[in-house]
Amino acid sequence: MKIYFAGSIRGGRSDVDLYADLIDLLEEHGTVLTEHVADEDVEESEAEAGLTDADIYEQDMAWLREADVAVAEVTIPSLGVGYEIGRLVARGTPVCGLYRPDADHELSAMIRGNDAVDVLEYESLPGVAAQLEEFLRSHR
Ligand SMILES: O=c1[nH]c(=O)n([C@H]2C[C@H](O)[C@@H](COP(=O)(O)O)O2)cc1CO
Repeated sequence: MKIYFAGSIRGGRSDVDLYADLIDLLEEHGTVLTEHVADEDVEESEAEAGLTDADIYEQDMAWLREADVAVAEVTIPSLGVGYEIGRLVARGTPVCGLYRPDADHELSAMIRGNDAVDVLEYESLPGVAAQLEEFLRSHR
């Protein structure tokens, strides 16, 4: 199973360690196409590789088309993550959105109000792991 993981980059990086833990868990169930989202130096790495914003967009859209399923950590509001979710939903790709309710920002109605996004509210990764794994199993 190919998994698209989405998480904030330019929206803010304070959850980057959580993204790494989530990707480790997801890797037990399939191939994560977007491991770079958990790279602490993602933007520096992309710049060193000579990637323009257009290159990043094209590469991510190619991975998005390849994905069987998607998991998005939506606690930090991110334009890119919201855009990716919209494109995934339009393609009919199952999307799970992970949101921590104690966050500074209320989750957008465009995500929580969307039946096509399976929103899981949680406090810590161990507490949501079983539900996340059930989401993955149900779309295998
Ligand atoms: O450098 C990048 N590389 C990249 O893959 N993305 C994609 C993957 C993330 O799920 C999402 C983050 O969007 P944003 O940067 O607007 O928070 O966009 C976004 C950026 C920067 O916008």
